[in-house]
Amino acid sequence: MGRRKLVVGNWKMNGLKAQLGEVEDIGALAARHPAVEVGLCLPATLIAPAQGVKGAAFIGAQDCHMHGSGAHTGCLSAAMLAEAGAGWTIVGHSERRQDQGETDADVAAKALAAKAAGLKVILCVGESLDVRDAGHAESVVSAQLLASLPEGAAADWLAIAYEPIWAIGTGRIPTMEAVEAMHRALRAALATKIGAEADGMRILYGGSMNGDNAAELLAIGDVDGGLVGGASLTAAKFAPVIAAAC
Ligand SMILES: O=C[C@H](O)COP(=O)(O)O
Repeated sequence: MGRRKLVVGNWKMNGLKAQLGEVEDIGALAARHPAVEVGLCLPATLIAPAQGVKGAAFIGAQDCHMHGSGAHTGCLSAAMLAEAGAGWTIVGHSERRQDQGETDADVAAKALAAKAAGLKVILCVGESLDVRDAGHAESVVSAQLLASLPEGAAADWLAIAYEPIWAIGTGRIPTMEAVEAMHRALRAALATKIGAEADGMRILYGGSMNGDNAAELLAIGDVDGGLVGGASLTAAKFAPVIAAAC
């Protein structure tokens, strides 16, 4: 076991250079909590400017293209993001699966492209409210994870984020029992494909995690960190989430 907690802010389409002070303050928070690996997945435009202020936090991207170069107007390759200073990238966030129609195969290809460029990867999965209400969440999300999992998945470059779609930005979260059951199911699903490597792979929870609920969520055995949206946009809001991971 011995999985180091990983707490990552996803700023989504938020943040201008005026917010670099928050990045600096979060970098300083990361330095004060060395037991936790702290990062910020910023808009691509802030990745390079953040390098001078990131402190002990890593800077990541929110997506990358599955190809290394070519005629893909408006897209960014993993190598471009790495050159700008990203050390990680998210792939397969539900907002991209929905808004850009990304498939499980696309997500797996993006993860491999990121790895080839030297990026570590957070691969997101999660169920809709309909699936949750129908009682199929664990089987559906486990299947989504296995279909999105890249070849050679290993704990030293890949983490999973379980994000129930209905919990993102809504202030609603599953019961602690439901989170525990899902994370246990996902680790078991991973083990069917990567064997003992699954024990070391970090599985984050995401969806309305904040300073009020982080301690309880992060105390669950198979919850190895958080992928945090709204509560990562300022150091003041993010600080209690990071502290809860210690
Ligand atoms: O990637 C982060 C998640 O989508 C969670 O967002 P949220 O914390 O604003 O609910």
